[in-house]
Amino acid sequence: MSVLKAAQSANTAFSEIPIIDLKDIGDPHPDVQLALAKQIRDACIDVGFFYVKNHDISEETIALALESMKTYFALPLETKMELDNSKTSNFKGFNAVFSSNNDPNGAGDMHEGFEFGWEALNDAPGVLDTHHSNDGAMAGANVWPEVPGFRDALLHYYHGAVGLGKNLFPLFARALDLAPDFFDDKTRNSAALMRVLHYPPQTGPIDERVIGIGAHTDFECFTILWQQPGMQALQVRNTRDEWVDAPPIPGTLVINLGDQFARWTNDVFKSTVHRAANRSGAERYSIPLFFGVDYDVLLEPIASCVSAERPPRYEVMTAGDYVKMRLQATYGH
Ligand SMILES: O=C(O)CCC(=O)C(=O)O
Ligand SMILES: [Fe+2]
Repeated sequence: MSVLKAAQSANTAFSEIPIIDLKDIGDPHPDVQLALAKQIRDACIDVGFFYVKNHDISEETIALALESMKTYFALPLETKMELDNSKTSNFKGFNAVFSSNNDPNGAGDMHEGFEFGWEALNDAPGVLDTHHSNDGAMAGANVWPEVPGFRDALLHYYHGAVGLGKNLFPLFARALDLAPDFFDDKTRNSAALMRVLHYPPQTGPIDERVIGIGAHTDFECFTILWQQPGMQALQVRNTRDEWVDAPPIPGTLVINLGDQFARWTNDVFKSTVHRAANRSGAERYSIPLFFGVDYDVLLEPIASCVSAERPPRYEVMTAGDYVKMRLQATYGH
């Protein structure tokens, strides 16, 4: 069945989020790859969210990143504010609680975060290498706090997640009836932004407009999300406007599609609205990595997703201009 035909019979009133096992992702047999791509296609057309297991990022890498982010967020606010993202190019660095607002109807996001982009582990901190030569509107180096081991632990996780993302792109391509290498020349420079997030517990009367992260869609092709085990916070909205819980499942990561993929696929792939609220009574941490195409690449609709009945829905622009525009709207500067 063509991808457009499959999209016509989409079941977007989902009540649960599928789990996809990646254990055979390295098996080159076409039947194996097609079976995986079929699961991905269904998840992308119906839900826009899925879990992956056997994702190959080690528990140790995750534990080290978590330990480092806990140390970092425990620093005094004024120390963290030295690297406030309004002082850095392109929103790198720290954002304080309530400094972002993901939901235009909300009153601010009740989380603090730290953001950075591609950097080789062996380079000196904050060095821009050839990966960044075409970053255009998104050009700018990372900044790092003086927390021993922080950069190393986070970059280790970053490179693990980028490796996973690179392995997923061929499956997304197959799911769209494209050659598996379709995204290769569009993802050479790993335009992936990673954030570490800390959600203080919410106490007192509940105001729906003030939650951990307000209802939003992500900006890039897809997000790879690690969430703190044992704490329900993330929710995903289906087309019946029901919030479906996306609890952490041990040994898995969440993959959710973002608006770059909605643009590439003319909305065949769903960039699904989601939010998170920490009502657990304890601190919550999460790590999203937003994987987009290179910043100089034009977000043009893929031919298999356009027809006379489904003309292109979005204005074409570069990935860099698009991400920058969305970041400016989120942070208001
Ligand atoms: O913390 C979470 O579970 C979700 C984070 C998120 O949606 C985001 O950062 O875009
Ligand atoms: Fe998100």
